[in-house]
Formats: sequence, C-alpha cells, structure tokens
Amino acid sequence: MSAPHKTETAASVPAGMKELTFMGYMEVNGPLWGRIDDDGLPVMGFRVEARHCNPMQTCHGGMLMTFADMLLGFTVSVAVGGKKFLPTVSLSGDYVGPAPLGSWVEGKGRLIRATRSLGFAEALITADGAAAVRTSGIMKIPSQETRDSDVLRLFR
Ligand SMILES: CC(C)(COP(=O)(O)OP(=O)(O)OC[C@H]1O[C@@H](n2cnc3c(N)ncnc32)[C@H](O)[C@@H]1OP(=O)(O)O)[C@@H](O)C(=O)NCCC(=O)NCCSC(=O)Cc1ccccc1
Repeated sequence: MSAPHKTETAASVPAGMKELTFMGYMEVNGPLWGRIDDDGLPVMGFRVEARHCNPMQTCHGGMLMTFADMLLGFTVSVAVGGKKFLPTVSLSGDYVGPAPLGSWVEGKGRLIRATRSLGFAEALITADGAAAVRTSGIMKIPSQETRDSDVLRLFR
C-alpha cells in the first residue's frame, strides 16, 4: 500500500531522479527525489503539490525549509562518507522568489567546510529554474557511524 500522501508520479520528475524513501515526517511531507551528480554530491528536488501550498498557491515556506534541511544535511553527509545521521544545528534561508503550484523545486548543495564535528553548507534552490531560496546550514558530524544511516543507499 502506498504512503498516505504519496501523489507524485515518476512521469513528472526529471530523468535520472530516484524517489528517496523516508520514514516519519518526510514520509508524510515528501516525496523528495534525488540523484548523485558527477562530482559525487546529491541533486534533490520535488514537485510542488496543492498540499505543499499556502492560500496563494505557492509552496509554503515551511516545506521549502524542510527541503533545504534535507538537501544541506544530505550534502554534508554524503561529503563525509554518507554513513552518519547529521543533526541540524543551524539552518537559514531567504525566500528570494516564489515556488508556484506545479513547479519543480530543485537544489544542489555545496560543502563549504567540514571540521571534525561540523559541516558548513549552502545552496541556491530553484523553482522551474528561477531562484527561490538561498539557504545555508551547519550540521553536526557525530564521531560514530549510525547503523541505519546509509544516505548513499537511498539514491541507488
Ligand atoms: C548537535 C548539538 C551540537 C549537540 O552535540 P554535542 O555538542 O556533541 O553534544 P552532546 O554531548 O549532546 O551530543 C552527544 C552525541 O549525540 C549526538 N547527537 C546530539 N544530538 C543528536 C540528535 N538530535 N540526533 C542524533 N544524534 C545527536 C552528537 O552528535 C554527539 O555525537 P558524538 O559524541 O560527537 O559522536 C546540539 O546543538 C543539539 O543537540 N541540537 C539539536 C539537534 C536537532 O535535534 N536538530 C533537529 C533534528 S535534525 C533533522 O531532523 C534533520 C534531518 C532529517 C533527516 C535526516 C537527517 C537529518
């Protein structure tokens, strides 16, 4: 049986993107889609559905920041080996343009610096190619790998 809010169809997703399977909060608010780019970092996206929208029929800012959190978290996680759950310490965003109902929201993060315990990343998130959110974040890099946190496996 499919998840309760899973209404996206593969036909409306850019080629090469795989559905990322989550539990809990993201299972309800997703799906998100992703692929690993040539440089080894993730490209992620989602189609804006009615259930993601505010009354103006543009994507709710909370959904966009949820996406930013997942994108930056996965960027740092993959950059440091993809085997750790990285709690978000800080997340910022500027809504520079709307993401209308039906638009394809996409982003690719950039790792600015990883220390032993912190990853600094940023991204420009677009909606149908137009700038939508400028985001930056800091993720805690735990010392231990987490058994159930093989992030790269989600993209295969
Ligand atoms: C993270 C920290 C700096 C604490 O770190 P420390 O300064 O080291 O102090 P402490 O001694 O307390 O830590 C001992 C050990 O425990 C680890 N650990 C700590 N917290 C967590 C945790 N929540 N989850 C797992 N592990 C945690 C910590 O790394 C450390 O490991 P280490 O000994 O180095 O091996 C503090 O700001 C905090 O707890 N903030 C709340 C963060 C938060 O809840 N953010 C929102 C939710 S994130 C989200 O949803 C996004 C997302 C979605 C899907 C998939 C992926 C991501």
